[in-house]
Amino acid sequence: MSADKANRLDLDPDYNAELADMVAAMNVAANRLTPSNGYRTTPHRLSLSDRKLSLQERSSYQNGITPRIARRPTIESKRVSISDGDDCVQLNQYKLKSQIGKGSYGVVKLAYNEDDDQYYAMKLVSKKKLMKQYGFPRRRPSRESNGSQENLLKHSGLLDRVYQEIAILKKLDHLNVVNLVEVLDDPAEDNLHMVFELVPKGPVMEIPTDSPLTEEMARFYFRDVILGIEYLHYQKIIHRDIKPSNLLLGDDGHIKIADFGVSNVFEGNDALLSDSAGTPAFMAPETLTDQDHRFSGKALDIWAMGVTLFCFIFGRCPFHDEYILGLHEKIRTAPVEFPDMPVISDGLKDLIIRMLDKVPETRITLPEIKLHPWVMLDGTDLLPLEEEHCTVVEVTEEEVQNSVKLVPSLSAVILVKSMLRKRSFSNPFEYPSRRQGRSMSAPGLTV
Ligand SMILES: Nc1ncnc2c1ncn2[C@@H]1O[C@H](COP(=O)(O)OP(=O)(O)OP(=O)(O)O)[C@@H](O)[C@H]1O
Repeated sequence: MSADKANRLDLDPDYNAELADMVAAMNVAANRLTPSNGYRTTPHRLSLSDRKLSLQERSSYQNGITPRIARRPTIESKRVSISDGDDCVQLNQYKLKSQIGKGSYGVVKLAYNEDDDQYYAMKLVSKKKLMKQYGFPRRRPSRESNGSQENLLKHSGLLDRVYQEIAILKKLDHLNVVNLVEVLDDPAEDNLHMVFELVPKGPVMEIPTDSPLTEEMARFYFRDVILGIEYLHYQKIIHRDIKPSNLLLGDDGHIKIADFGVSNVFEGNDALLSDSAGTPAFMAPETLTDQDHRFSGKALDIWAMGVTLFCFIFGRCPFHDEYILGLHEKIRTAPVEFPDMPVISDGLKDLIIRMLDKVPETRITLPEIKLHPWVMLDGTDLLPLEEEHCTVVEVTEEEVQNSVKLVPSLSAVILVKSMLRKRSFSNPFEYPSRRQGRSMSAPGLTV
């Protein structure tokens, strides 16, 4: 600490007040880092009106997204003990209850975990059944393409698809993406069990429906989808099956993206794909041509988000036809037509049209969507920056506690504040060269 700063601390009441504010702000930040429910704070959208917030703080608070500690890794259990109880089947610590959903791979059941007294959603998949279905994929088969993960998956069976889905889910950790808690996969058993956090309200909407969402609700949910997809793209994953039935609604009123059964993992800035996958009415036009060409993966998710937003508002898809070839033709060539009712704002129309741009190169991008006036309510309701919600703080509880104990001295205040800003609990004033094992005479140290 410089002598100048030390003198100001003793003599200047304004500076002391500023310091008190800093410590208070640090305590707020430290509390946010301390997990209340394991690893994340409860989302809330109420504004913190009592003090002025910076733009970034405000956007983070309003979306309930704060620096958070990484979630517990997915548990993998290779031994499964199955017993028949009085009223239900028990798998290890889980008591299986009623069926809550059905997908094309298997059923989803409510499961009570005796260890932590919580309910989960358990997906049961028959490995034998999936292996038998090899060659008869549930979704459209891929067209020829060169090597890579895309090609590998194309030639693998449905069971490999499930293992790929598990591999993807294991690395995901975001408020708007469903969380895979445990995988029970005993080689001696036919069933593979995927235990998810329970997203109690199920799909955000069924389509078609005569009671779609209001524009306000659609915006609220769509903003969650934006953040979820931004996170997936940041993690180099193209979802490829965004649609209302894969958007589950939590008790907190927020959307969680589910179903990674046809997702692609990519390297670099974007996936270059050539196959068609997903749900026909949500497929982008560039995937439906006979020409052998490659297209951007991110732009496919944007198209599907556009179809989804249309569904939110009108309760049905923008392109529909009795026959699959007719549907493809409409997706490729027909303009988007908005029904007369409900009447929607020009801003929403503009966004849908730009997402459903048939030309992937000119289609609106995710960063542009985040800045669209309809999404951010003409600049009054900003979304958090990518780095604000896509990264997690990899620290232990002990490190958090220790950092808070450092508060009393001004140098510690500056130190911890800097740590919180950098979301790192290593000493930011330590010579970078020391950590890297190089010379101590690195330039640029200013404290
Ligand atoms: N974590 C969860 N919490 C609550 N319900 C869930 C959860 N996961 C799935 N479900 C319910 O189970 C249904 C089937 O989910 P699942 O992921 O097995 O199917 P799917 O793969 O999306 O189906 P499809 O293959 O037909 O698209 C969902 O539509 C939902 O209603």
